[in-house]
Amino acid sequence: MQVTTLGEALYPSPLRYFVSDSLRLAERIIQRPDEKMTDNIAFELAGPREKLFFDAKTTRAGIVTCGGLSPGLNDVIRSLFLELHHAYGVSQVYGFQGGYRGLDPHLGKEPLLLTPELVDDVHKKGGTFLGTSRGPVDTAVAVQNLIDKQINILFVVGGDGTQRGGYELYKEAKRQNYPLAVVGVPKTIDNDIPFVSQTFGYLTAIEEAAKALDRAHVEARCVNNGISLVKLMGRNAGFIAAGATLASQEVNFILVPEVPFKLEGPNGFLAALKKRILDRGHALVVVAEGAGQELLQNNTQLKDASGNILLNDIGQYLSTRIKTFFEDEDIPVHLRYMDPSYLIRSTRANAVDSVLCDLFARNAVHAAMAGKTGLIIGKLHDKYIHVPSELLASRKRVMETDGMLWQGVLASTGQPASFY
Ligand SMILES: Nc1ncnc2c1ncn2[C@@H]1O[C@H](COP(=O)(O)OP(=O)(O)O)[C@@H](O)[C@H]1O
Ligand SMILES: O=P(O)(O)OC[C@H]1O[C@](O)(COP(=O)(O)O)[C@@H](O)[C@@H]1O
Ligand SMILES: [Mg+2]
Repeated sequence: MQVTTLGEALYPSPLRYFVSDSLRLAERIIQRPDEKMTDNIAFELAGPREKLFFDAKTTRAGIVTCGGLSPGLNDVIRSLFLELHHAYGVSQVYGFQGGYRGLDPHLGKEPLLLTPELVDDVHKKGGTFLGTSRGPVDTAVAVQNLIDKQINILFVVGGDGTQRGGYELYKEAKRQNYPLAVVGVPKTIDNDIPFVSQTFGYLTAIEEAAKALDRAHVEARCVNNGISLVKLMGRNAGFIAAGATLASQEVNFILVPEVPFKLEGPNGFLAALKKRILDRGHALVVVAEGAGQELLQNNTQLKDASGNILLNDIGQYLSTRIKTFFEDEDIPVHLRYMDPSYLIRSTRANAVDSVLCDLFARNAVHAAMAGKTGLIIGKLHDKYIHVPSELLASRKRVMETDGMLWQGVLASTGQPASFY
C-alpha cells in the first residue's frame, strides 16, 4: 500500500544507504492451507529514500507530543531532531509545547527552537520536555499557524488519538493546498496501536509493573491468607497486565478487558480465589483498568477531554467484592489493594525502548524528507513500515486470546481460560 506523497522528489539525499520505494511487507506472513491471501495488506518499507521532496536548507520541521506519558518520549524528540539536524542538515526544528493545543497560537506557548545543546541529555529523563495534553485543537487554526510559521513537516508523537488528530491535520493541509508532511510516531504504554507490534514505552512500563508485582507478591506471602490486588493501566487491551504477569511469574489471577468474567458462582473468580487461599494461603491478583467494565454500573459514560471514555474503577470494586466475599465466608484474609498505574509510565525508557524510539524517530524523518504524508511509522515482523493514518483509524488492536501472549499467561498463572 502506497502512502501519499506531496510531489516529485527531486533533491539528492545526503545519506548513503537507501530503501526502494517499491519494496513491500505483507501484513500476514503465515498462510493456512485453505486461505486465500487476497485481502493481505502490503505495506511500504520505511527507511531513507534516494531522492528527497524537501530541500534541507529551507525546510522547517515541528514536533508535538500528545496524550498520556510513555517512557521514551524525550528519546524520540531527541532522535527526530538529531536525524534532521545532523543527517539531513535541517537547522530549523521547533518543539510545539503542551500537546495539540500548542499548535494554536492563542492557546499554547511559543514553540521552542531545538538545538543540540537543548536536547543533549533529555533522554535521561522521563516524561516529555515539550509537555503534553488531551483535548482538541481547531485544525484550521493549527494548519494556518503552521503555514504562518512556514513549517513544512510535522511529527506527531502519540497514541491512537494523536494519530487520528494527525490525519485531520493532514486532510486540512491538503484542503488548504499546503504541502505539509504529517508523520506519526506511535506512542503508548498500552501497546494497542494497530500495525505496530510494539509501541515505544510498553517494555519499560511492563518492567516497572513487574517490579510492583514482585513487591505485592512479597506482601501477600508474608501474612496468613494474604491477597494482593494490583491494578495496572490498559484502557482497552490487557497487554501491560499480561506482559508484567509473564515478566514477574508470581501472578495467580489476571483479569483483562479482552476476557469478560463472572465473580459469582462455582466457576466464578471468587470461588477460584477462595480455593487458592485455602490451598496456598496467599494470592496475587492483577487487574487491567479496562477489565470487567460490564460488571460496573456506568450509565453516564463520562469522557476525558480527548473523548476517551472514563472508566469506572474496577480495582476498588474488586477490592470491596473480595473483602465482603471472604467476610461472608468467614475466612479472615489480609487484602491489600495497590494501584501503581502512573508510576510505571513516568520513568525514562529502558535500553530496549530507547533503541525502538531511535529507530521509529529516524524512520519518521526519512519518510518526511521524502515528502510522504498522512502516515505513521509502524512495525511488523521486525520491519519498520509506512502505515497510512486513514487505515489506522479503521482498526483496534487488542490481545488475541488464542495467541502466544495470553496462552503463556494462562500457563504461568494456572488460572482457567475463563471465569463463567
Ligand atoms: N478523532 C480525533 N480527531 C482529532 N484529534 C483527536 C482525535 N482523537 C483524539 N484527538 C486528539 O489527539 C490528542 C491525543 O489523544 P488522546 O486520546 O488523549 O491520547 P493518545 O494519542 O495517547 O491516544 C488529544 O489532543 C486529542 O484531542
Ligand atoms: O489519566 P490520564 O493521564 O488521562 O491517562 C490514563 C490513560 O493513559 C494511558 O496510560 C495511556 O493511554 P494513551 O496512550 O491513549 O494516552 C492509559 O493506560 C490510561 O487509561
Ligand atoms: Mg489512546
